[in-house]
Amino acid sequence: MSQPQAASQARRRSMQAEQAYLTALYERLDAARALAAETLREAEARGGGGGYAGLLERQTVVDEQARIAQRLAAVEEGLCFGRIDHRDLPGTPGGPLYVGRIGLRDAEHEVMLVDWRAPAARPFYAATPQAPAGLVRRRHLHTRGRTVVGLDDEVFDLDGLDEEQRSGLAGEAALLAALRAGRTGRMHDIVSTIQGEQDRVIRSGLHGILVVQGGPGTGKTVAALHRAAYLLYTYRSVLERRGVLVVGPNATFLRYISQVLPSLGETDVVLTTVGGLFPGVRAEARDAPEAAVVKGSLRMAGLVAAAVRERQRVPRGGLRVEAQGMELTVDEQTCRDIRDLTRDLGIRHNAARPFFVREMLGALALDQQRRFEESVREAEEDAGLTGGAVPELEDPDAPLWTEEDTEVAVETLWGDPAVQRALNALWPHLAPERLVGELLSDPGLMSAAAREAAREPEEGAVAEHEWRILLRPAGSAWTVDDVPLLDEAAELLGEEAGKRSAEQRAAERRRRERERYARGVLEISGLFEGDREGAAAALAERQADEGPAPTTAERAEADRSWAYGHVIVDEAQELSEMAWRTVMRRIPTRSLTVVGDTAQTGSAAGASSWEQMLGGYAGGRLHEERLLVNYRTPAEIMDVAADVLKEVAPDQRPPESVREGGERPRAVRIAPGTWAERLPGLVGAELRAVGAAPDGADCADGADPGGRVAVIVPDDRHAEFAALLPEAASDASPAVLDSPVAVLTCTLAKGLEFDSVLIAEPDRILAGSPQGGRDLYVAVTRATRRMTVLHERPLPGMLSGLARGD
Ligand SMILES: Nc1ncnc2c1ncn2[C@@H]1O[C@H](COP(=O)(O)OP(=O)(O)OP(=O)(O)O)[C@@H](O)[C@H]1O
Repeated sequence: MSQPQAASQARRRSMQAEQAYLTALYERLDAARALAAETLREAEARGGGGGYAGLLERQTVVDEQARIAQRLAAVEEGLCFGRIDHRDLPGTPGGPLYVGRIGLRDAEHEVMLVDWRAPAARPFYAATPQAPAGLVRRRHLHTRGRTVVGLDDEVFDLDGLDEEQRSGLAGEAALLAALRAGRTGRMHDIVSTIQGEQDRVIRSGLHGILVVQGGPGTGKTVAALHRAAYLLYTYRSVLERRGVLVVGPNATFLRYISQVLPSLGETDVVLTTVGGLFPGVRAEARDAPEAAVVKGSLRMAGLVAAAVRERQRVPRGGLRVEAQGMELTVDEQTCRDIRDLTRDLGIRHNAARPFFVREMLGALALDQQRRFEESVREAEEDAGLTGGAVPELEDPDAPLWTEEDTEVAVETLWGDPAVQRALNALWPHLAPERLVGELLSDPGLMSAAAREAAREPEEGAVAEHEWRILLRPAGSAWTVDDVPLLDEAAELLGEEAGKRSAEQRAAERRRRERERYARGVLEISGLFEGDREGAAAALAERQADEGPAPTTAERAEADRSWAYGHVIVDEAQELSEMAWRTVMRRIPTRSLTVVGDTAQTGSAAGASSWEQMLGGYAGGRLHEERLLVNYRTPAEIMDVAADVLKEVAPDQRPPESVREGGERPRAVRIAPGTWAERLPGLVGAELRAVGAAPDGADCADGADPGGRVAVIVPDDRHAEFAALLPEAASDASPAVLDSPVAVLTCTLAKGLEFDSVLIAEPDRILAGSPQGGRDLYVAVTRATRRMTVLHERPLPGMLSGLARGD
C-alpha cells in the first residue's frame, strides 16, 4: 500500500473511532435528558402534599430539574468539539480527554466529557507549540448534528504519538475553518476555537476590574460573553443569586449577541444598554455631541444635587399660611434652621421629608399656641376689666396648652390642604423623572441650580453657556444621556418613609419567615450539599406569595438598587463619566469586565484612557489585558484600516489579521447626481458577490445564510441614502441583522459585522463630528470579506491606499 493510501485509511479509522465515541456521548446525553424529564414529571406529580415544607421541597426539585433540562437541551449542537492527548507522564490524566459544552460521566461515574470551563479543559485552549501544557496533540472534532464530519489535529510532540496516530493526523486549522464559515447576522459561540490570549481573558478571576483593550475584530465581545459563562460555571452559588449584567451599546447589538449565552446553556443574565439601566425608562436616542459632553461630565452630579437643594426652599420673609381661621407664621430664620437641620440628618430628600414636615408643623403649632395664649391673655384682661369669667381658666392651676394640644394641633394642621400646599412647596416629594425633567426644561431652576452648585467648588461649576445647551421643551422624550441623571436623582431623592416602606418591611418579614422554613427543609431533605444559606434564600424567594417566582435576572432588572455579582460592559469606550457612575452603583464589589477600544470612541463624552475613566473606582485593582489578533477582517482590508488608525490614534497598533481574504478593497468614484442610479446596482453586485457562503463553507448553524451587505453612510445623509434603497433595513431596530442589506451610520454599525461593506462619502463621515476619524475607523473594520468606498468628492488622504475600482 502506498504512503498516501495508508494515511487516508488511518484517517478513516480515526474518524470511525471518534464517531463511535461521539455516539456514546449522545447516548449518555439522551439518558441524562430522560432522567431529568422523569424526575421533573415525578416532582410535578407529587402535588402539594406534606404541607408547606413538602411544597418547598417539591418546588426545589422542580426548579432544579427544569434548569437541568434547559441546559441539556441547549447543548445538542456541537456537544463535543475537542480532544486532548496528554504526554504519558506520571501525575497526568491517562488516555484522551474529550472537551464539550457540558460535562458527562458514564454509568460507572467515570468522566466521558469535560465541560469547556472546567480546569481540566484548560490545556485545550492554552497549549501552544512553545508551551504545550503537557499535551502531545490537540484535536478539533467537526460535527454536523450527531455525525463527525472532520478532524483537525495540532501536534505538539510528534514523538509522543504512535505510528498509527501519526499517519491518522488530519489537516486544516479549525480556527480558519470557523472564520471562513458564512455568518448569519447573529454572533455565535466560539467554544471550540477559543484562542490562548482570549482564554486568559475568559478565565481571569472574579474580583477587580479587568479591562480588555483590543482593536476591532479581536474577539472582545465574544470573549466577554464566554467569560460570563465561565464565571457562572465557576462561581455559580454567588452569581446565580446576584446575577450577571451585560451592558451593550444599543438594542440591535444586544440582539446580535443574544444567542451566545443561551447556546452555552446560560440564560440568567441581564442584557441591557445604558439607556435601559433605569427601571421604567428605555431610552435609545442620543443627545447632540455638545449636550452629551456636558451631560456626561461628573459636574452634572453636582448640578443634580444642587437642583435637589433648590427644591428645599426657605420662604423669603418667612412662612405665612391661613389655617384654623387665622394666619399662622414661621419666621424666615426658623424655616432656615429647620431646613438646615433636616439636611444635616444626611438622609435622602424624600426620606427626610417627614422630618421636615413634622418640624414645620411643630413650628406652626407653636405659633398657634402663642396666638391661643395671647387670646387667652387678652380675654383675661377683658374679663379683669369687665369682672366676667374666662372659661379656659376655670382651673387656674391647669396649663393653658399641653403637649397633647400640640399633637392635636399638628394633626389638624396637616389635615388642612392650605398647610399641605405650603409645606409641599418648601420640601416636595420628588420623583427623579420630575426633578430631572424640570431641571432640563426650566431655565429658572437650571440657573438657580448652577449658581447653587458653584457654591460647592469641589463639585465643579457648569457654566451658563453649557447649561443653556441642555435646555429643551418640557415633556421631551428621555435620551440615553439623561439616564445617568435620573439615576443620580433617584440616589439623592430616595423613597419617602411611610406606606411603601411599611409594605417593604412586611415583605421582608415574610421573606425571613420563608427563609427559616426553607433552611429547615433543606437540612432535612439533604438536597443541597453546598451553599445551603444561598439555596435557602433562593428557595424562599421562589416561594414568595406573589404568584410565579421571577428569575434573578427579572428581579435584578426591575430593581434600581440591585447589586449584581458581576458586570460586563461592552463597547465600554462609549460610556461617559456619568454613565460609569451609574454602572458602578450596580456593582459595589467592583467585579467588572470592561471591553472596548479607545481608538473606536465615537461619543464625544467617551473614554480616551481607561485609567483616567476607571482608575478612581478600582482601588488599585485595575488589570488590563490586550487582544492583538483580528479574527474578523481580512489582511487586505486591515491594511487600509491601519492607514486610518495612523491618523486617528497614532499611538495604537492595528491588530494583526489572522487570514487573507484574497480581494483588495477598492474605491469607486460616483459622478455628481448619479447616486440614485448607481447605488442600487453596486449593492446588487455586492449581494451577488457574497450571495453564498465562501468556498462552499458551511454557515455556523448549518443553514445557508446568504450574504449580508451594509452601506455605512454619514449621519446627516442617512435618510437620503436609506430612501435610495427602500428594501434595506435602515433604522435602529434589530431588523438590520436579518435584512440582506442595511443602511447604517457608524454609530449603528458599531460592534456588528457584514460580509460586504460599502462606505459612502468618507470625507463627510470624517467631518461629521469631532470623533469623525474614529467613526471612519469603525466603518472600515466591519467587513468579513469585501469592502468598497464610494465617493463623489475627493478621497480623504488616509484612504489613498485603496485600489481604484471604477
Ligand atoms: N477564537 C475565535 N474563533 C472563531 N471566531 C472568532 C474567535 N474570536 C473571534 N471570532 C470572531 O471574530 C469576529 C469578531 O469578534 P468580536 O465581535 O467579538 O470582536 P470585537 O473585538 O468585539 O470587535 P469590535 O471592536 O469591532 O466590536 C466575530 O465574528 C467572532 O465570532
